[in-house]
Amino acid sequence: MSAIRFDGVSHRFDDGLVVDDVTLELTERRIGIVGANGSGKSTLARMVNGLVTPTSGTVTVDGLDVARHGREVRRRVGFVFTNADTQIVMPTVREDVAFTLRRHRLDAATAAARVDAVLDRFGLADLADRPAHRLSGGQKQLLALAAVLVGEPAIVVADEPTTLLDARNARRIAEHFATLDEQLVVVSHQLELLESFDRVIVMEAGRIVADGPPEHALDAYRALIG
Ligand SMILES: Nc1ncnc2c1ncn2[C@@H]1O[C@H](COP(=O)(O)OP(=O)(O)OP(=O)(O)O)[C@@H](O)[C@H]1O
Repeated sequence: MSAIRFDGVSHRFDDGLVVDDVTLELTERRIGIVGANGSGKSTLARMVNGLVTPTSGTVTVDGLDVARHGREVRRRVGFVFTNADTQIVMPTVREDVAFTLRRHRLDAATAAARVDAVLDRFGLADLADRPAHRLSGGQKQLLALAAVLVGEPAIVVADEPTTLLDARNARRIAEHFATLDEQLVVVSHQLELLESFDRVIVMEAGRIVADGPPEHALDAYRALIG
């Protein structure tokens, strides 16, 4: 597994400190982040691939400082957004997945084979030539995950990937998560998604207030939110 390190990391937006002096080393395979609205989870998750840079402190992925080696880090860290629409950039499903590989210097046949394999794996092969924006919400989230995984990242960070999905599609995403070889960091309010994870981090007002196996950390969170 990769090592994600936060060293004395804070982040301040105009209206205040949202991540407050966090030091963490994440080496587990599946890591969940929970916390009340506004506790700083998304900001923390976004720092793993440089979408947000710390106001102070450093974030490293396998020793690479995210603030200084953004491009290299983004090759290793794929990011799945809550709303897949914000992530779909190309007209068709196949083109959207292929777009991830545009800078991978692969020959056309290798790239096409990788795209086909990932479409197959996510049950999207029959939809490959459909307009991506006309997929259902669940299919779009699968497409977003496929478009990230085709780049073969070592780490996938997903920010509330099931929030906009119905229960069936949320379960499908959870099932796909269970089969991933990649290291996974998931921000979620759906606690059952994190019950089988290796480690859960609980945030409150920008700080880590509980951290450990899900059976302990999720209980601590439930107690915190009453
Ligand atoms: N780009 C921004 N500019 C200013 N303030 C921001 C920005 N992004 C987030 N914030 C503020 O930072 C705080 C933490 O936001 P963040 O999205 O990290 O919380 P969160 O725990 O993920 O919340 P939620 O569960 O609601 O998604 C919030 O008060 C939010 O309003």
